[in-house]
Amino acid sequence: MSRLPVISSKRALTSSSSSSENGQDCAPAQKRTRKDTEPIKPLGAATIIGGRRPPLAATKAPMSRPIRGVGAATVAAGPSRGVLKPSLASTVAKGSNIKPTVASSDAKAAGGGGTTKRQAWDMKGRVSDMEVKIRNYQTKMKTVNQENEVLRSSAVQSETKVAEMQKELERQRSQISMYEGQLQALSGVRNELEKVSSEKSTLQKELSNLEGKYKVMETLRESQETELQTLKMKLSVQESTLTRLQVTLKDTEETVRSLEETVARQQDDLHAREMERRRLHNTIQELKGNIRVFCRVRPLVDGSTSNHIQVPANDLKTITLAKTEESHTGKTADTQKNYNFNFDRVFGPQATQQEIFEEISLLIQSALDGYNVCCFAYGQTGSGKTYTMEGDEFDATRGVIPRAVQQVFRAAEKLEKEGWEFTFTASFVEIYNESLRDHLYTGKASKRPEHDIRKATTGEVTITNLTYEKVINEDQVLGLIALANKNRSTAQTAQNDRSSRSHSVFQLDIEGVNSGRDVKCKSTLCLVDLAGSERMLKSQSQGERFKEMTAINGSLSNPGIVIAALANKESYIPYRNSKLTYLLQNCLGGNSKTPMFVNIAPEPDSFGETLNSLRFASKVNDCVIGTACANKK
Ligand SMILES: Nc1ncnc2c1ncn2[C@@H]1O[C@H](COP(=O)(O)OP(=O)(O)OP(=O)(O)O)[C@@H](O)[C@H]1O
Repeated sequence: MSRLPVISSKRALTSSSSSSENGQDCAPAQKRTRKDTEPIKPLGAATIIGGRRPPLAATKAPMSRPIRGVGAATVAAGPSRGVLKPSLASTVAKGSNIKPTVASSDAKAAGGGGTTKRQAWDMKGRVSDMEVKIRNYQTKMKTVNQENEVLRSSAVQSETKVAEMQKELERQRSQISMYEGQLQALSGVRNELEKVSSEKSTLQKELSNLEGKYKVMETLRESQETELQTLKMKLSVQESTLTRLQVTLKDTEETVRSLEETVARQQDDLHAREMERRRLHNTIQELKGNIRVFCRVRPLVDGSTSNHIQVPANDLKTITLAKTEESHTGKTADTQKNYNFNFDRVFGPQATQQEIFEEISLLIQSALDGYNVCCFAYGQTGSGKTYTMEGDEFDATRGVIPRAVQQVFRAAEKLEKEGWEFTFTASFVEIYNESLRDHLYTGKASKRPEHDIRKATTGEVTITNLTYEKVINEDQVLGLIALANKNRSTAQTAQNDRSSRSHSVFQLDIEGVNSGRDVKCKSTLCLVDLAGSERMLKSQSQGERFKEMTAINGSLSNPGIVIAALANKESYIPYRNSKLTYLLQNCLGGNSKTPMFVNIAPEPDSFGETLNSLRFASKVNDCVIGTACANKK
C-alpha cells in the first residue's frame, strides 16, 4: 500500500523517459492530447476517407493527435491496483513506446509512405497508408491487450501475493502480540530476577557475615578445645591428687578426732585454770583491800607546781599538805604544819589517764568475774572528778568510764570463746537534791516521769521508770554517755552549777552464762561522779539552797558512814539515809569492790577543801570491809 506513490512516480518517470526517447515530436503531441476534449476514434479514418478535408487538417490530424491505445489506458489504470514488477514496468514502457511507432507510422502515412509524400489527390495511396496505419494500430492493440493480460495476471498474482503478505502480516502481528505477551512475561520474570538477585546479594552478605562468624566460632572452638584438653589434664592430675588427699583426709580426720579430744581436755583445763585465776585474782584484790582509795592532784591551770602539796617521787602512796602558819607575835619564825596522808596510790599532777586506769583495771576485770564494782570520784568542784571519770573525747584523755567499758567488752569477747555469753544493760541516772533524773531519757521534757528506788525480794535494786538500755558493744555505750552529757548540759543551762551539785551514776549490769559448764554470774559495774564536796556555810544558805546543801552534804558523807558501819560490822547499815547509798547498797557491801578517787585542786585557796577531802578519803581508806564473794551460781 505504501508503495503506491513510488509506483506513480515511476510511472511518471517512465512516461517522461518514454517522451525523451520519442524525441521532441512526442511532447507536443501529449500536450495536445490533454487539450483535446474529444479523442479521435480509429473509425474516423473511414469517415475521413469518404469526405473532404482541408489539407491542413488532414495532414495535421495524424501528426498531432496520438491514438490512445487501450493498452496504454489499461497501463495507466494498472498501477493503482498494486505494485508493478520491474519486468511489467518495462513492458508498460514498451507499451508506451508504441506511441512513437504509431506516430512514425502516422508520419509515414502523413508523408505518404516514408519519405515520399502522397499527393493530395492520391486518395488511394493515402487510404492504403491509413490502412497500414490501422493495421499497425491493431497489431499494437493486440500487443497492448496481451500486455494488459499479462499485467492483469500479474495484478492477480500481486493481489494473491498481497493477500499472502496480509496473511503473513496478520501472522506476524499475532506473533508480535505473542512476543509482546512473552515480553511482558519476561519483564515480570526480569523483575522477579532483579528481586531474586537483590535477595541473592543480601543472602551473600549474610553468608559472608555468617562465614566471618563461623571463622570466629571456629577459632573459639579450637581455643576451647585446647582449654578443654588442658582442663582434662588438670582434672586427671587433680583426680589423682584428690585420691591422695582422700587418703590424707582420713588420716587427718583421725588426727582431728584425737585433737578434738585433746582440745576438750585442754578446755576443761583452761576453764579450771580460769576459775583458779579468778579466785587468785580476787584473793589478791581482797588482800589489797576491797576498798581502795587513790588520790589524784589536778595540775595548776598555768602548769606551775603547787607549793603546799607535796607528792614524793620515791613514794607513790603518800601525799603531804603543808601549811605555813605565820607567827602571831612576829618574834618567832613562821611555822609549817604538815598533814600527811597515805592512800593505795597517789597520783601527782603529771599522771596520765592511762596510768589512772591501769590502777583500777584489775578491779574492773572483777566485774566480769561476778563481783560488784563501784568506783567513786570524790572532791570539791573543779578538782577533776569528771575529767577522771569521763575525760575528753580524745583517746589519750579518755577517762575511767570509756576505758572500763572498752575493757569489759574486750574481756567478754575473749571469754565468749571459752563458752561464756554475756548480756549488758546500761543506765545513767542523776541524783540531785535527793531526787532522781534519767540521763538517758529521750521523751518530751514536760512528760519526764518520776523515779523511785525499789528493792526486790531477791535483793536486786532498781529505779522505776528509768531507761535500762541493752547494749552489745562499746560504741553503743559511748553513744549513751554522749546522750547523758547532752541531757546533763540541758539541765545545767536550766539550773546554774547543777552538775557540780549532783551525783552522776553510770551503771552497767553484766550477766554471764556458760551453759557448757552450767555456770552463771551476775554483777554491776558502777561509776559514780559525786557532787562537789565543798562545804557551805550554813549562814550563806537559805530556803531551797539550804535544803540542797544539806542533801549534798548528807549524800556525800553517807557513803563514808555506810562504809564505816560495814567496816565496824554494825547490825544496822544506814543505806536508806540517802538516795545514793540506797541505790548503791549492793555495791558497797561485803560483796563488792570499791575503788575511790579523791581529787584535789592544787590552788592555795582550796587548801581547806583539799584537807577535808583528804581526811574523808583517809577515813574510807581505813575501813576494811569483809571478804567479797562473787555472785556465782
Ligand atoms: N588531771 C587533769 N589534767 C588536766 N586537766 C584537768 C585535770 N583534771 C581536771 N582538769 C580540768 O579542770 C577543769 C575542771 O575539772 P572537772 O570538771 O573534771 O572538775 P569536777 O570536779 O568534775 O567539777 P564539778 O564538780 O564542777 O563537776 C576541767 O576543765 C578539766 O578539764
